[in-house]
Amino acid sequence: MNKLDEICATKREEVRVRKGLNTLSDLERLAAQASAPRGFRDALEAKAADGFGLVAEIKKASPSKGLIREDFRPHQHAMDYAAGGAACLSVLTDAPYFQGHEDYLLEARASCALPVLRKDFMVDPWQVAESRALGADAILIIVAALDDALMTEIEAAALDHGMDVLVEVHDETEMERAATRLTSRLIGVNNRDLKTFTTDLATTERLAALAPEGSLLVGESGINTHADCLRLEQSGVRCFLVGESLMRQADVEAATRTLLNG
Ligand SMILES: O=C(O)c1ccccc1NCC(=O)[C@H](O)[C@H](O)COP(=O)(O)O
Repeated sequence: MNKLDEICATKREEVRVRKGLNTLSDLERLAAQASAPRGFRDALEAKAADGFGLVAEIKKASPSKGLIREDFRPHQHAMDYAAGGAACLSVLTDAPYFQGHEDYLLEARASCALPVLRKDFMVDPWQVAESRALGADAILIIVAALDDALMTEIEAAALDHGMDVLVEVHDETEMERAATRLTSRLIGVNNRDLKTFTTDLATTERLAALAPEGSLLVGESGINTHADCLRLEQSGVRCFLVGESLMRQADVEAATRTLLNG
């Protein structure tokens, strides 16, 4: 079993238990009371029109690297990312593999005006209502993790809630499935191979040209420097999702500014 399959199997079990604690109708009621979604795609597009659009990730740990940041403070990181010029935030909420938590999303979103992606492994439409109830403005669909029917259902639930969907692909087949089965045109190309954990920016370079018409592309993972952003810009990619390289810096605000502006 590869790591993604393992994470998704764990997530399905977690969701089964959580569903017993919160019914869909409870969550729908909370989602209806949540503050209106902040436009995630719009915010990225606006920044990318005049520079680079950054989705800055609040990431404590990962399966590939273990603990990334000891003094983990979502409230402070959110403010630093916003002050440094990020367009949006991504907050990992998965606990078993990323040491994430739903509270980190609540904390980060309350600390700034940026739209927030709930970065988790969506395996059930129930999680979409849960995400909106938490205040998330966007969710992630990992094409490799879902069959066509389920990813379509999860996308429809997110769109019904007024949320944006970041559709993540890693190869040509997944790009084709995203183009033909989904309507969201916010496409993230993950440079990380989830079987080996190696990252290669050439993945974004290779797949960028295959994105469906009207897509806003986001290069994800393994982006460390302004030079990396300039490299991907050559392939028409002006938006980036960056976690580890920013989270490892003492001065997150300055590092964000340097990543974006050189
Ligand atoms: O980060 C990992 O090790 C990882 C392992 C297995 C599945 C997903 C994983 N990461 C999720 C992400 O998408 C990244 O956190 C995100 O793209 C940022 O990547 P990076 O800038 O390299 O931290």
